Amino acid sequence: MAEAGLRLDHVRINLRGRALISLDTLIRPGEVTTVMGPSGSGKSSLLALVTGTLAPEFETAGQVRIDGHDLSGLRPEARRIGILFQDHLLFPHLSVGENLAFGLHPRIEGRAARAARIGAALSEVGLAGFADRDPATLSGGQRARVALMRMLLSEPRAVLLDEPFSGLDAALRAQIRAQVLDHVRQQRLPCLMVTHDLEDAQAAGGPILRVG
Ligand SMILES: Nc1ncnc2c1ncn2[C@@H]1O[C@H](COP(=O)(O)OP(=O)(O)OP(=O)(O)O)[C@@H](O)[C@H]1O
Repeated sequence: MAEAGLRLDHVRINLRGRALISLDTLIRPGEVTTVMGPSGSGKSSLLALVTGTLAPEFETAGQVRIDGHDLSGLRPEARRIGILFQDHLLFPHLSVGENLAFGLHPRIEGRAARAARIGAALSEVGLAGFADRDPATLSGGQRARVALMRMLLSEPRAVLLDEPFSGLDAALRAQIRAQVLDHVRQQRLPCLMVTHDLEDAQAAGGPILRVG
């Protein structure tokens, strides 16, 4: 049977002959592994390797697999990796609902079914009735929740977190972090988180890998 989870199999990333990252690990479904390290140590590059968007000047070795399937031949959009960033990256010219529709898996067909799924996703994070809002009118925490649901609606096979809680104040940070981690665990998604914050790493409850 194929190994379940996100496998970084002897992954190495070098830049112009300089070793950046070297990792060998398995992240099981529902588990969050945290990567910590100084600025410039290659953490974002590691995430880019997983999503298939690493710039060609990086030299890489090893394999990334999800549930036993090697990702190397797949285009970024075919990899089905969900990612959350610090600045949430909602499309500013689209409403909240349209942002969520963008994430929604194409398997869900029909205007009514899609609207219902979006409404349910908003309710799940306490944002019922927000579909027509302009993202610019939301608070940081509300934007983070919309970004979380947009990511989950795409039905990813694995989740990457790139400092997604950094822009939030302490109380909100803990709340959003708990919400994101709960969803990842409930949906049994393997999750790789990059953070500078030890509290994030501890809250994740999984292995902490130090790089750099
Ligand atoms: N597109 C690129 N082309 C060339 N070099 C790059 C590119 N992107 C990043 N780098 C370099 O690669 C190295 C690793 O960068 P990376 O962003 O992965 O580090 P990081 O650990 O995520 O840093 P931070 O914590 O500051 O976000 C740095 O030296 C950076 O300058």
